[in-house]
Amino acid sequence: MSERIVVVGAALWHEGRLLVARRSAPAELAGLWELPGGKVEPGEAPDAAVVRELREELGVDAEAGERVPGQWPLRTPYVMQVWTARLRPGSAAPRPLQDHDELRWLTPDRVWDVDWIEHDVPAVRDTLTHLEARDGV
Ligand SMILES: Nc1nc2c([nH]c(=O)n2[C@H]2C[C@H](O)[C@@H](COP(=O)(O)OP(=O)(O)OP(=O)(O)O)O2)c(=O)[nH]1
Repeated sequence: MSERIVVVGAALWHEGRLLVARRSAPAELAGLWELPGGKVEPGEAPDAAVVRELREELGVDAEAGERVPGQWPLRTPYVMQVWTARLRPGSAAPRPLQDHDELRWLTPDRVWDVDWIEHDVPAVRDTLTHLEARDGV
């Protein structure tokens, strides 16, 4: 049986906007948009992976909130789980340090203006529904 590898995606939410990131690699995903994040390392808690990936990829000091219910298959063997996240007071602004070449803060009504990785669409849709229920956005 093949092993599933959990990829955490961060729904980094700030003042009514979601941080979305454009991948710069690999070639088949370059130019497509995603939630920042990455693979959970062996023995690592998923919410700790969210904080680590946000620090490595965007240079921010973030904290993970709750997990968005559900999980979504990506390319085999990956499966994505999404966690809400927010910037801690005093954090630097996000910069595309690794894996990305552009970042945008989008209001929910603009989220579908960018070209998402196809596998992300259901995850992002459910994440917005979750944030809407939580915060009334
Ligand atoms: N981070 C992230 N990865 C996604 C998303 N959608 C999607 O299909 N993926 C895929 C791309 C990659 O094949 C895999 C995650 O890889 P990654 O390159 O972000 O992970 P990582 O930071 O741990 O990478 P590395 O250490 O192996 O370089 O999941 C998404 O929304 N966010």
